[in-house]
Amino acid sequence: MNFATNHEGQLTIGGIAASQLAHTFQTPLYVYDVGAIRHQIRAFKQVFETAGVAYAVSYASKAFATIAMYEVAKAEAIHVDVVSGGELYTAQAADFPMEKVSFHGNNKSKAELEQALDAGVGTIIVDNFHELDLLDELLKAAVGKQNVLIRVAPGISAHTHAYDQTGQTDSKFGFDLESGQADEAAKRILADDHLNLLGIHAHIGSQIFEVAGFEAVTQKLLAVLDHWHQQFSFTPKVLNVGGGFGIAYTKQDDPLPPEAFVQAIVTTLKTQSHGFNWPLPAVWIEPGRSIVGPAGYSLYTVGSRKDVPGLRPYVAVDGGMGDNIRPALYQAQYTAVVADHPTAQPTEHVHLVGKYCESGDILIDDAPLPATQPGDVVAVFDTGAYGYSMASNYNRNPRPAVVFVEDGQAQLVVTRETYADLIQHDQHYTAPSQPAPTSTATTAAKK
Ligand SMILES: Cc1ncc(COP(=O)(O)O)c(C=O)c1O
Ligand SMILES: N[C@@H](CCCC[NH3+])C(=O)O
Repeated sequence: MNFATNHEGQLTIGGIAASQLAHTFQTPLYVYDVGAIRHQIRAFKQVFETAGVAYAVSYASKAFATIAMYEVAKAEAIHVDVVSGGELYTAQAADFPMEKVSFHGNNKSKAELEQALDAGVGTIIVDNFHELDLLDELLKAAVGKQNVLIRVAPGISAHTHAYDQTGQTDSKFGFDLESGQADEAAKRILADDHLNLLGIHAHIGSQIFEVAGFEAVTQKLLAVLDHWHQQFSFTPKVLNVGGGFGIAYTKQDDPLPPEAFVQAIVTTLKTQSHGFNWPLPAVWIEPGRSIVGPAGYSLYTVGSRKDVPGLRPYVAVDGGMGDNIRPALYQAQYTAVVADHPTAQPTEHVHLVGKYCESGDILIDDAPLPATQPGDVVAVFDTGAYGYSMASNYNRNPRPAVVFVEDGQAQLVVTRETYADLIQHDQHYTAPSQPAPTSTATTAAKK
């Protein structure tokens, strides 16, 4: 794995020793190298700019949605997509420009759509007919038109974990293409006085390593847009191919650089649009993991150890499935080092486990590590996407703090939850003053 060290050989993040960050902010801790986030965003932009293709890089904020992250996205002048009223609320709190927000979701509630319309989000990515009914109702009295994209299930499934596949026909997301539902949606939107159809959207899945799926989806969506052009005299403005570009979590993973996926999409756009008598649409991409994943580190402190003769030892840290559910949920693999000796030769293979009351609370099932002592800081790499954003309070453990580091400066951007936070929504229970009927009385009454 690529990582930076200082002259003492310690792991550094954004110019600061990881163990120093752990000491200052305590563990478990999420740390982001903000320079790495900016670098990836700019690399995506560069591909489009070099190719001369109009574009939007729309950060899929479900990967990591905090006020500070929306502020970085704002400073980098990109778009974001949100999938809930809560993500939208966070973007609003960050004063993110609403015209650059796309609102996703397969079951947006009326209240969420109302919130999106009131906020003035740039684009609603319409997923189904129920949502169109809700929009009709909410926009009845509106002046002006709401921009929308139609999300389709393109019938292309990516080679990735089953839970990370979204583009296949048998999916809860988007209008079905083959049965004509997507055409029906286009017709309905084009006839609607309150909706302005910009184009089409599809997302084929997440943690994808091959460009073939993106080439296929680009080609397919272009064909659908051309069909809509012929059929409905519609001039498409936007072709949104979603996100899903894979990253390396272990030495065994060998993904292409994320920009290579964009290059393949742009090349397909150029080669497959010959003969269209409508101008090239802007290409929108929605990367989440590839922007924040490699920029994020989880820092833990080693505690107990269990040695069983003949078996792999268990080394426990002070976090686990509450701050990173991905190993338990997807059998996701990660790589860890001891923060002060990241290049030390491993001397043993251990189960790196958490502190949660579950046998499945395993962060890394087979972690090659040098000998560790209680108090050592362990860093797990590439945890920036779907780690903090999927964190829970299981076992009533407070969620970790999040620190942003850039140019040698560290800033706390999410404070660590306290025990008081954990009970803030709890209410005391007062039993009703009338005693409940006894079970014998209930049985008798039924007879
Ligand atoms: C519609 C949509 N766009 C973008 C993404 C981001 O995917 P990733 O984080 O893999 O880039 C997702 C998540 O898979 C998604 O569902
Ligand atoms: N949460 C998933 C990715 C799902 C993306 C949502 N469409 C992960 O951690 O890999």
